[in-house]
Amino acid sequence: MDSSPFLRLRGVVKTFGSFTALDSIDLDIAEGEFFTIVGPSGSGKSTLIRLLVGMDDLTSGEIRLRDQRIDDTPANTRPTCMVFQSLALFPHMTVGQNIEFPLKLRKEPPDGRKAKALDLLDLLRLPQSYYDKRISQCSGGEKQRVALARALAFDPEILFFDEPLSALDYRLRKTLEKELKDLHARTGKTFVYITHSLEEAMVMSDRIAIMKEGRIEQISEADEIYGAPVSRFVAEFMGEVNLFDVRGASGGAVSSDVLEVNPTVKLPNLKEGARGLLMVRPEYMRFADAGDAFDFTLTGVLHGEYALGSRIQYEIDTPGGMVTLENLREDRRPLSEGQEITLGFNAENTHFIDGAT
Ligand SMILES: Nc1ncnc2c1ncn2[C@@H]1O[C@H](COP(=O)(O)OP(=O)(O)OP(=O)(O)O)[C@@H](O)[C@H]1O
Repeated sequence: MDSSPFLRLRGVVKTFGSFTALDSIDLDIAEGEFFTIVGPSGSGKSTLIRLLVGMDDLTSGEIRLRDQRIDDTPANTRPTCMVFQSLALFPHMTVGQNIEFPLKLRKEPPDGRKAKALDLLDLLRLPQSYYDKRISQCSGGEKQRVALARALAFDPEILFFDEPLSALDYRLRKTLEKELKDLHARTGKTFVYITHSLEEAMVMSDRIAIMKEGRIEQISEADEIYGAPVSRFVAEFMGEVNLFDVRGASGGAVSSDVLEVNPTVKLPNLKEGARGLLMVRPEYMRFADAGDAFDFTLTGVLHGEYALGSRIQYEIDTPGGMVTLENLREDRRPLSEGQEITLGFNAENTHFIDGAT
């Protein structure tokens, strides 16, 4: 991956009347990157994509592609392309005619067009016999693949995706997530993707930006954003999480009103007097049995048990709030609601969020 700035946003602002939908966005996306923007509804994801593809004007700021300003270039001459959530295929045409549409616009000769369309069918792992099939006879997943083939026929510098999988059922979505990641690797194109779904973002992306109220809260690789969120918002957005108020005591020691802390435990980035949240994901929370030694323990009562396919989630009501522990199904325990339970976890599986409350 080339790390020089490929797509660069500086101070991008978008207002609608007195409402600020995007508030001074700075962003660098590298060439060939799979970059995903996640955030709750209304955080500004679609607005940002609309500015990037030229469907809407910036209020202020600039967008550069290979150091050239593109924010005042009309959408149809930007070297980009978008895969719409609603597909926007021509239903009365064949698969081949749909894929060839951009090539026809570019006035490529028919033989060359067909050869390219067949190559794109191969790339998207659709049988070449689909060339003559009508769009209306394709399944939802096949239509998505045709839409992607057509987008690739534009040969864009960047492909933008606005929640392309959100309308599909779970199994198909899971298949297409992997196919998209694979397609990204095979084409080497820059993919900019927006989604509500943390899981989708985690499976596919090189880096993820989390948006909140028109601002970017954190940009990092998926693992880091999951394991080392900068705020309560990011921690909670990136899946189930347990958060405990802690304070820094002398020499990196940890002080807490709700956790029993092994006095020898030190957190390297916890300064004396600092306050914040100690995060531990449910998969690192353990049942503390007699004789077990943990850096942190707390006791509560079992509130509920939930089967999540291959995993089991337990909710335990503790003085520090509801705590979630996740086990593999094979490690399921015979527990009953209301039973007293001691939980434990270790410092190496925690992350301290400085200043967060
Ligand atoms: N044309 C518009 N006029 C006024 N407000 C708008 C307009 N477009 C978007 N907004 C507002 O800007 C904010 C961001 O909207 P946007 O569609 O970018 O959010 P989003 O993160 O994509 O949400 P979702 O996930 O629900 O699609 C919202 O509060 C929305 O109501």
